[in-house]
Amino acid sequence: MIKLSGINKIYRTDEIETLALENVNLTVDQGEFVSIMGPSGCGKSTLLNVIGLLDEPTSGTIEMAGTVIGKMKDKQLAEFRNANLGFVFQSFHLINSLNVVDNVELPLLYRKMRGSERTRLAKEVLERVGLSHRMRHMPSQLSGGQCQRVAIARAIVGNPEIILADEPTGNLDSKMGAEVMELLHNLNKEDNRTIVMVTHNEEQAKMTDRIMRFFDGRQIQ
Ligand SMILES: Nc1ncnc2c1ncn2[C@@H]1O[C@H](COP(=O)(O)OP(=O)(O)OP(=O)(O)O)[C@@H](O)[C@H]1O
Repeated sequence: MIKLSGINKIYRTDEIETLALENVNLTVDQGEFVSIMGPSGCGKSTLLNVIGLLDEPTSGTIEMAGTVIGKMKDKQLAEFRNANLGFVFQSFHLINSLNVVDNVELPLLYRKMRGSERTRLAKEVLERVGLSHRMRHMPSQLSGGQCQRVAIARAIVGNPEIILADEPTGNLDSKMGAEVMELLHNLNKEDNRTIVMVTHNEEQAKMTDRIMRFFDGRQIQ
């Protein structure tokens, strides 16, 4: 479960203050698949970064996976993220100098796990996303849809309860986008993973359990 209470996020520079999130209160139940929609600049990515503990809110509280996230030190935050959250980004964020299986193993490097066990788990999730035949390929040798499936494999290899996806089909054509959406749906329905997805695509949003709409940093629906 994810629970945000009274979240405000203000970006301050020398000259201006931007209120990117204003009193956001939201709850996402465990196993729910929700989408976040709204016009450019309304705070969607900021919200996902706050939920993903990548960006600290200016005020408000966050509760997630049974833990109230208070003032955690960076190391604790990194450990919490590694154990509970999987990230999928629009532009994949794969490491180009590593092959597919090594990319997928990355989140496990931070855990004390033997190399053979890491590789076994990475192979398992690559099979799950239909890419076990591309394990030794480099990211540059894959299609966009395949890159995103590798990124999803990397997001789930550590078995996180929550997946955060920021426009996961934004760089894909409609066919590849549909494949990625189907994969996310399976991860939600079959594994009961909680998914929060930012999207500009109404059709895809309608396929999720609930749509949250934002405007100017506020939740409007
Ligand atoms: N690091 C930052 N410093 C200052 N202002 C920022 C920063 N990041 C975002 N903002 C501002 O906060 C607001 C929300 O930005 P955010 O990126 O969350 O919007 P978004 O809804 O994800 O937009 P898009 O759909 O275009 O990606 C915008 O007005 C933006 O200019």
